[in-house]
Amino acid sequence: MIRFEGVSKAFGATPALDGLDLTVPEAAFAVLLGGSGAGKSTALRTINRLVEPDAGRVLLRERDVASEPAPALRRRIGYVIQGIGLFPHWTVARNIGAVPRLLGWPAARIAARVDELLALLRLDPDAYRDRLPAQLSGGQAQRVGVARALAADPDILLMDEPFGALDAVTRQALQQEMARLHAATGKTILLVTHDVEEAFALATRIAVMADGRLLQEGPPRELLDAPADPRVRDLLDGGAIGMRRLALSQAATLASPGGEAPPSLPRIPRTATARDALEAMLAARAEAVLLLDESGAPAGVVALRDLLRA
Ligand SMILES: Nc1ncnc2c1ncn2[C@@H]1O[C@H](COP(=O)(O)OP(=O)(O)OP(=O)(O)O)[C@@H](O)[C@H]1O
Repeated sequence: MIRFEGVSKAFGATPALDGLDLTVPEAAFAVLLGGSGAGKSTALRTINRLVEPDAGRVLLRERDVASEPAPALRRRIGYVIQGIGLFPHWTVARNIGAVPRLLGWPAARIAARVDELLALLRLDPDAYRDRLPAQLSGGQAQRVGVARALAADPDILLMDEPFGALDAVTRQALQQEMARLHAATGKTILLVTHDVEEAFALATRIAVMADGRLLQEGPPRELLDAPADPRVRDLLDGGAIGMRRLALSQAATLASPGGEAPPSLPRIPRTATARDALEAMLAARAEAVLLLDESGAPAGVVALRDLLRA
């Protein structure tokens, strides 16, 4: 768990954080969302003490981060930034093994960990461990950055606009990778972005910031249904509240048994979202879709009007 208690920070006359109160629960994939200059990066950096607050405190698992020397603290915290900053003259393996080496792990354990992480990030260890960063695509380099941040099995992972420099397709692939990784590891992740789509694709909880303060925090659906502040509504809307709501709903929760569904209906997996269901209906110009379970057997029908209940 990460807790900000009344954290303030000014750079000269510019207030970046103004009494930030925020709790990030254990194992959450939390997204700090807000416009430029809202204070998101500054908030993130108070956790690993790249920024020291003027007032207030930051607790990591109930312990004040200021009570520990910064280098030791940082070894317990994974940190991924845009452009990652891999050491250019080090191989991928050496980059990933940097923190374990600092911690004095034996070489064999480091080598095994490097291969394990490359495989976790879907990079073939034999093909990639000896490459230099210049021999990687942007997306591959970012995967190596994530692997490096996870190397010493940190308590939490901080990510500051990690996919900002990537093209849309690579960004989406890495977002899916991070969602899978979060589910697989159960790590607490705090990710900063100004991209609302990214926030909704990843977050189990969203914290909306403006002017160095928290406007609202909660599960994505709660923010959509009950925005606590007009600025939250404006930020989340973008003309797409209805579509976002569909994307957060499972099609199966809206289905009826279907009985004798016409064979012409488009078919989608039972695990699809209500947004997927709408997309399938529009693509096929049909007024309903048939859900299929894992074995391909019919598992219910969702009609166009059912989507109004999402
Ligand atoms: N090292 C610094 N020196 C001076 N001013 C800073 C510094 N870091 C941040 N600021 C200022 O603090 C305010 C908050 O910045 P911060 O980077 O935390 O916002 P942000 O929400 O992450 O914005 P962005 O999405 O544009 O990165 C801004 O006005 C910024 O100019």
